[in-house]
Amino acid sequence: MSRQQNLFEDAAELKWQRADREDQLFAAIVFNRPMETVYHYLVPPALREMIRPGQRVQAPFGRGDRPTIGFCVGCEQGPPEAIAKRKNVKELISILDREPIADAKMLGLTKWIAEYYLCSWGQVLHAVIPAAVKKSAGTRQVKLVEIDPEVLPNLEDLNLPAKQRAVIDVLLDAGEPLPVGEITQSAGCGTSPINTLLKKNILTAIRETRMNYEPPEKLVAREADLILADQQQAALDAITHAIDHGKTTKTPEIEEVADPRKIDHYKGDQTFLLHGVTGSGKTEVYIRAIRHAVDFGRQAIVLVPEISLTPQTIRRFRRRFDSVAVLHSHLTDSERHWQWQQIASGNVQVVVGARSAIFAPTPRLGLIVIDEEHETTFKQETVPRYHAREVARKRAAMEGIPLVLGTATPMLESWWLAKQKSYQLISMPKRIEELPMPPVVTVDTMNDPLIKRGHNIGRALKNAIDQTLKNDGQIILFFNLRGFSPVLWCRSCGEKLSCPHCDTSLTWHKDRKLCVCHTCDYTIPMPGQCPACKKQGLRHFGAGTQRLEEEVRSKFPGVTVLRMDSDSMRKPGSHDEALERFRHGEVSILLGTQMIAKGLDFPNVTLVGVVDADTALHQIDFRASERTFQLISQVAGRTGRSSRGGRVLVQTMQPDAEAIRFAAEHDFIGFANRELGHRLERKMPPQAALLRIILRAKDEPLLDTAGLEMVEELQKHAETLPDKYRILGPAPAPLARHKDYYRYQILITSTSHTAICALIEKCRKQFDKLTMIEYALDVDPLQMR
Ligand SMILES: Nc1ncnc2c1ncn2[C@@H]1O[C@H](COP(=O)(O)OP(=O)(O)OP(=O)(O)O)[C@@H](O)[C@H]1O
Ligand SMILES: [Zn+2]
Repeated sequence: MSRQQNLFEDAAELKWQRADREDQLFAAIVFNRPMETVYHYLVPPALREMIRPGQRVQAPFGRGDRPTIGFCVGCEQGPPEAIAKRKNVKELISILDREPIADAKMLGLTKWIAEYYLCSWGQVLHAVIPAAVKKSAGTRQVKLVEIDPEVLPNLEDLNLPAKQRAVIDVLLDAGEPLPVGEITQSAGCGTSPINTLLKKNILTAIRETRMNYEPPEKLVAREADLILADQQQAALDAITHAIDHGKTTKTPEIEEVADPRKIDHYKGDQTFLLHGVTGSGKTEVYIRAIRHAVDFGRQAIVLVPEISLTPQTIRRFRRRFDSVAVLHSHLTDSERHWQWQQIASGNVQVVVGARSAIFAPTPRLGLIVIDEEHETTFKQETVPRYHAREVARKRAAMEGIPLVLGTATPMLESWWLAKQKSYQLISMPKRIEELPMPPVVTVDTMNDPLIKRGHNIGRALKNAIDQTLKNDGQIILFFNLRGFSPVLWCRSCGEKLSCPHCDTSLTWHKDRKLCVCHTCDYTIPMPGQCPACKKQGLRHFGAGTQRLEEEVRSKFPGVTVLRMDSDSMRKPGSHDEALERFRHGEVSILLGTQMIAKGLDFPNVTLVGVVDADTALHQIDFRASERTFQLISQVAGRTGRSSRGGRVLVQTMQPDAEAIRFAAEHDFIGFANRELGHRLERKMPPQAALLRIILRAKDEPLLDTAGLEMVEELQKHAETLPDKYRILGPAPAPLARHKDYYRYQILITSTSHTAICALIEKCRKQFDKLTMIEYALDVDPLQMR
């Protein structure tokens, strides 16, 4: 063969192949791997009619082309750009879901999350669709039999034996396909007549997926609407106006969300910041706004910080709506799958859940509410590290619906956006029935004789408790440290007992007789001798809730005390039970961690004691002051909620700290203005965008080198970009060692999220070459440890 002829033949074949490929179907697939790439596969003819975006598929992937599960995110006729030149395109192996488990909206939303939070689309999809849904938990395949529709008109012409005739009659009576077992029972026969009819093609068999789970019937006493106070009515009017406005404008098509930077252009005119003081009646506003949306045949999602801590709120929703789905962490797989299906089919009016409920597959969403929007639990601390509020903003914008963020202590991020008019601010400055805010007194513990002697309850607080008990009032004592004492040390050598895997000291848990690491849960019994010098006599130092409980019991003998922290509330339902006992007055003193600071609404609580306001202040975190302000304001808000009144005592060594001073005055705006000033000075959020890179490795020198390389790379590219950047680190993270890994951090601030993305895009390839270490990108980080 001459060379020329050879060339000619190649060209001809290529042309012919190309024409063929124009007809072929290609699927875009993303995998649960930390890679941004979307891969394209050829859809074999057998799967052509079945494949749809949102289904999971199996495709050859990675070394050795191992069958790997991925999500189909799109289908295209003819080869897509990315692979147009490639000769051999791999084929899909199989499709795993009959129906898509992510709809177009979910695909759009997850794509946006991947882009905004700098992670992979495949990872996001994998994370946000519950495992119970992926494995169709609680379903079974049933075989049903029906009369072949073609035979139906000629049934009378068939001369069938009696048993077969009986089978036909049963099916005719039912008028719908039936399971074999049901037919044999009704017709009083065995399976053989059915099999014969199937063979004769008079009957046909079909398969159907059925749910095993049947929810127990729950009867809930209904409750009438309250008459709204003026400020509640005004808040409601603002929100319903937005809903009505959204109703007339067509729900927008799910736009391409290719550009995550769109977040910077949010009009935000439909995001409301409902700033209402504690006890101002925010929940009633949510309920009435949701009712408005439900009346238009729409659904609502309500996010709460932690489901187990909000039994009161959930009950209120259940009493006011026909169908409320509560998504909590104790659902079995079957229940979760059932709930998901119910929500997807539009049978649920209100979905209440923690952060992941923002992904509930409501078909016609009308409103999203986030209660206590300042809470840190709305941020996920593993990949994808999303904040439910940002996802809610995006979802609300995509669906053209309002978002309501409610709190007494807005996060500065939200307050800033309200000041910028990106959010519409609604204020409810008064408590229900114009009840006054409780007076807050700060007690300087430096001068307290009891505290000096090692007590946790100082003289003023003790007197206040005595008096409250005398008046039959109830008391909440807030102390944000669990365990008996946070430090164990050796009297002889002064060494502290530390976790061998982390950079933390072990906390003594007297109830379980164990020393526990609060970051990795490592536990040991109390050692008989000091591990360092081998002498006897370890001492514990400082106090946690368990020690406080002992002190309260000994100071107030005969008084019922209840401790609420994550140790005493392990069992599902124990919060609810504890709070009910408190509500019914069986308990006089409720003490605990931040668990008791949220949302509780008990009219008889006339004293709140903050045992140590300083614990949160000492965290290495630029939000330490903000957190302290929030905690004190929230816990103070638990009292004075009825005409019985109430007061608050705050024990602190820093009565002049801004967070404490402003919280004592119930002055959020004063605090926010002051704190915004500090943030501006320090070029920290909310006026700057922040990215935290966390690096970890088991070898510290290696980590140090990798950190320096990363910073060098960042600096090199930062100089070439138009925006200004500040790059801090590498430095050991506040939690410098965790589970045997050393941890370093790099902080990057700039004017916008867009600017930060641009910089990371430039460095990403180089970062990924650092294979000896692991790194994580945390966009808008909340946890700084
Ligand atoms: N219009 C009303 N008339 C009478 N009582 C009301 C009204 N609205 C709310 N309440 C009652 O006032 C109390 C406080 O309301 P709610 O718990 O909604 O306050 P909140 O603003 O969410 O407070 P917090 O931020 O402290 O959780 C509840 O007992 C509620 O039933
Ligand atoms: Zn540990």
